[in-house]
Amino acid sequence: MASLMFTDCSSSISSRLIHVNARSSGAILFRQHVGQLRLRSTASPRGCSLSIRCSSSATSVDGKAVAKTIRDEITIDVTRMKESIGVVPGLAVILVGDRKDSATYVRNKKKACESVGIKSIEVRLAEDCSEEQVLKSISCFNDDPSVHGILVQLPLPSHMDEQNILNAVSIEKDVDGFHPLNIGRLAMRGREPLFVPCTPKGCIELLHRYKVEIKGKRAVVIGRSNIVGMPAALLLQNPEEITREADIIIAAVGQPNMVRGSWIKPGAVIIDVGINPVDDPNAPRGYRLVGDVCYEEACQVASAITPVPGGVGPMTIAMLLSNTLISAKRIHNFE
Ligand SMILES: NC(=O)C1=CN([C@@H]2O[C@H](COP(=O)(O)OP(=O)(O)OC[C@H]3O[C@@H](n4cnc5c(N)ncnc54)[C@H](OP(=O)(O)O)[C@@H]3O)[C@@H](O)[C@H]2O)C=CC1
Ligand SMILES: Nc1nc(=O)c2c([nH]1)NC[C@@H]1CN(c3ccc(C(=O)N[C@@H](CCC(=O)O)C(=O)O)cc3)C=[N+]21
Repeated sequence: MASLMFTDCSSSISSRLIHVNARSSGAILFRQHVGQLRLRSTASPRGCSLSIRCSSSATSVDGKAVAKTIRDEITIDVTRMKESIGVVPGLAVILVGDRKDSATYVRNKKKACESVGIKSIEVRLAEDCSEEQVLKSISCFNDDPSVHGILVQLPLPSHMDEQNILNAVSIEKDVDGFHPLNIGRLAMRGREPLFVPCTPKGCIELLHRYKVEIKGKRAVVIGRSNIVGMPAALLLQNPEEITREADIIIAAVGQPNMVRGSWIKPGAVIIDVGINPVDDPNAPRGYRLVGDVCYEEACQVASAITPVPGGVGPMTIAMLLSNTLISAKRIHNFE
């Protein structure tokens, strides 16, 4: 799984950048929280710890701790729902092939479901199975009333049409928020998606819980994938310069340590989505995970930063649980 990449911040990558403008889906995600946020970039929620990996001023944003708080909140609701209407939220996960990283993610999602009382169902299909088989599983889960959320683990084997498969998931059960109708609604003003994709939702939730004001701030999203990046974002030429103007930076490029300390405006808040394995013979697994942002440099300049691991990753899973609960509540008309 590990790729040979730089293990420190010394390699620079010439790059392109996506700027969040007022019409991007990033801005629309932000819109949902505008008004609830207060400007206090140094504030941190209960239970937040300062990172011992970082001897400077930036608050280390503890995604692991916030995710735990959210799981506790979800557990209460799941229990209440079961006791009052006898419904247990259910999540179905479809895993195609045997990529080790995907298997690990799926296992973690399953464990997270168990920890909050959500029922999880897993379907494993062979790498060389047909697209029809995947579509058949999806269709079964679409019709199964005990399933409120359906997740097809990505990436899919290359012989499959990802769009075709994501289109097949019922939008009411699309807890990943990857169905084109849900993404389309997210990108449009005045239309609410049924689900917001878990990773961006987790990023915004972190800003929210750490009381970082979004309104009136300049934000930059680096990366433009369907999953994390911005459908309406603009491709720009000079990432360093624009990043330097940002008060909030969301990095989702999948390039280890690409964002250097010199790119960051003093006091900026950084959400690092990147999960990049780098070879490390001293690590138990032979590799370790680093983010897209050079953490050691960034924490000298930023006011708050999410570490990798322990930042956005646990939040993505917590948001998946949250979306599954939302789905069960919506389907059963439970407040
Ligand atoms: N923490 C979490 O919960 C999650 C973490 N991740 C991690 O986040 C990272 C991004 O994931 P994902 O969006 O799925 O990845 P993709 O590879 O699908 O997208 C990466 C995006 O970054 C752009 N990009 C790549 N290199 C550069 C560069 N040098 N300069 C500017 N833009 C660049 C690509 O541009 P182009 O469109 O031109 O190719 C693309 O839009 C990965 O490390 C992944 O492992 C992903 C999901 C969840
Ligand atoms: N349909 C689909 N939905 C996804 O949401 C989806 C996907 N496919 N494919 C892959 C990406 C990646 N992703 C992560 C989730 C959690 C962590 C996570 O919890 N990371 C831990 C570290 C884990 C470790 O140590 O290996 C952390 O950052 O602390 C990471 C990455 C979800 N994805």
